[in-house]
Amino acid sequence: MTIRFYKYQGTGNDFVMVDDRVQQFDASNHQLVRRLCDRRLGIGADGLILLRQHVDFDFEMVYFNADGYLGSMCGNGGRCTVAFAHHLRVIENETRFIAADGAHEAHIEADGTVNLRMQDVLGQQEVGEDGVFLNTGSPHIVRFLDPSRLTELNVVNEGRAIRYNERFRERGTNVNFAEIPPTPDLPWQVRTYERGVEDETLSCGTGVTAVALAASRRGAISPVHLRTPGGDLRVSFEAQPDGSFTNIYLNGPAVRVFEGSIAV
Ligand SMILES: N[C@@H](CCC[C@H](N)C(=O)O)C(=O)O
Repeated sequence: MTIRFYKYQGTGNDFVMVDDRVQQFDASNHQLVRRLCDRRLGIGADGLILLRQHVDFDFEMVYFNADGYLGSMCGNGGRCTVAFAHHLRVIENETRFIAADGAHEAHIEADGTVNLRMQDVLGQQEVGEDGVFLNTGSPHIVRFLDPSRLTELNVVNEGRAIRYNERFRERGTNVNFAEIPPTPDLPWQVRTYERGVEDETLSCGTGVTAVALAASRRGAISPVHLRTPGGDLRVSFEAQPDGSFTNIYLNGPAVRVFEGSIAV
């Protein structure tokens, strides 16, 4: 049997995309997903996404991490799925779709970037010894670093230590390290250790969203410009007096890289 796939990337966070409108892909086959995401034995990606039909929405996005298991929301993956849906002519430039954390709206801009509305983040942010913890569709720790500390940081070791500590061992968390810009006109630099990939990725959409919201408590003004090793993203939001954030949008590129078939 062969599987037809498309490969997409959003600021270097890369995904195998499968048009599964006919719902033939066995989502319980973790080994298959893991193999397709394997960079030596398969196609290679940080995650795999099925685009499925849904009665109430334009489509459903079903997201798996590279470990083969269903993940929570993926911001870069969401933007790439919107671009994929457009390529398949499932949508035009506006859409409403459903993902693991609920309904999302998105718009494809004239320059091809995808502006994706994220779920509101309600309540106060939790500040603890690991950093700031918040859920932007996926769980994230945000740890702020002083200028010039990020490049030399061993993100895999430091991120893994938090992801597998007593608090997070069972359910896991993604871990973001963010460098405070020396002047407000410069971007916030971010590097992320991703749960489910269990490695540093080039970018994480729910991660930069978490950084932007946590940074607003340190004076960052919407829209926040963030720079990941894979490219630049923008996050806009409205901060509410009770500590919640509403009207959150993640904006950035979503690029089709190649397509093909793989024997499985
Ligand atoms: N790369 C993603 C984040 C995906 C979620 C994550 N790995 C998890 O399940 O915890 C993004 O762009 O948001």
